[in-house]
Amino acid sequence: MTARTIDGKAFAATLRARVGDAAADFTARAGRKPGLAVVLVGEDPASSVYVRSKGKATLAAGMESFEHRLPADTGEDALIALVDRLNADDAVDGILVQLPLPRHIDERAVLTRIDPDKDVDGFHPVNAGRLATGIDGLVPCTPLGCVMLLKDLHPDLSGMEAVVIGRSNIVGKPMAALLLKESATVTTVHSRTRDVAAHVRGADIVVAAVGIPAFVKADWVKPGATVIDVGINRTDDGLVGDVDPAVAEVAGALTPVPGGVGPMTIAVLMRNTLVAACRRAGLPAPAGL
Ligand SMILES: NC(=O)C1=CN([C@@H]2O[C@H](COP(=O)(O)OP(=O)(O)OC[C@H]3O[C@@H](n4cnc5c(N)ncnc54)[C@H](OP(=O)(O)O)[C@@H]3O)[C@@H](O)[C@H]2O)C=CC1
Ligand SMILES: Nc1nc(=O)c2c([nH]1)NC[C@@H]1CN(c3ccc(C(=O)N[C@@H](CCC(=O)O)C(=O)O)cc3)C=[N+]21
Ligand SMILES: [Mg+2]
Repeated sequence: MTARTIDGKAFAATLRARVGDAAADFTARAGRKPGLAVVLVGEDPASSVYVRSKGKATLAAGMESFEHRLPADTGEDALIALVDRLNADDAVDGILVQLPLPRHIDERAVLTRIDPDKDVDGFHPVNAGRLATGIDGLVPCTPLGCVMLLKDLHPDLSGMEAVVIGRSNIVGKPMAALLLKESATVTTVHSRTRDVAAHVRGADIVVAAVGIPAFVKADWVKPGATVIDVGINRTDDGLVGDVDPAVAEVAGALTPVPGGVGPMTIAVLMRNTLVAACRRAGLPAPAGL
């Protein structure tokens, strides 16, 4: 069997177009465009590329883009002062501080300073708490994008066995919370798990967010399972995911890298910005986003 390829790039394009329509609507009602501020500290080449593509997607969706590029030696105080200004700026609906930050800056101090209602990354502990307890908030882009792809294929995830590999605050944990909200039976495995393969073998849905090329092996995967590859690993062979290419011979459906989860992350960022703008302006959240 050869797995169906889940076309994240095409799904993301459709989502971005819907966000664009809703953004035009917002602009007509609110008398201003939704605005996203992206902050980059330093010149990491990969981060620079992401920030540029976020800016392009923001403009293409008919939203205002505010880019702040700060030198690598920017102090934590100066970065926090910028976050405070963006929190107070009514033209800014969403704030994203690109990670990783330089080592001399405490990431937690910066992320917890962002107004939770402008936290379009969904990384603030208030938003993590809302997600964990079932209160509407802003949800991390990558896991939300994964759930959108999964629900497109399996409209009802309830009762499905899902295994999430990885427990980071930005991918693994919110991913597990979202799958639980969809009533899947969720197992999270990590570096201290005794037998990762044994857990994966029982899964109808596998989400790999590990950061190790070809980590998930074909003989771990239940025939016909749906596999979501979140990994973004730059190797001598180019950009690869966390899933061994041989998994395509066993799985029922698989996201490619590139062209799978990555484009969804950016499209959901646009969606979150629009949702934040509507909530801040007291407008109803557009249906179907
Ligand atoms: N496509 C996209 O839009 C995005 C992609 N990514 C990519 O997703 C991947 C994961 O990112 P992120 O969550 O930030 O990474 P982290 O490094 O923060 O987390 C990796 C997780 O994998 C676990 N892990 C590491 N080694 C093993 C092992 N041998 N067996 C089982 N579990 C293991 C770790 O366990 P432990 O906690 O015990 O250390 C940890 O929970 C990366 O490749 C990253 O580049 C990330 C964000 C967005
Ligand atoms: N505050 C913050 N929020 C983030 O959401 C965030 C971050 N920091 N730091 C870095 C990670 C990583 N990330 C990706 C976004 C898009 C692609 C993406 O579009 N990938 C393309 C390929 C791009 C390429 O070729 O390099 C794809 O998979 O097809 C990948 C990874 C967001 N992150
Ligand atoms: Mg740091």
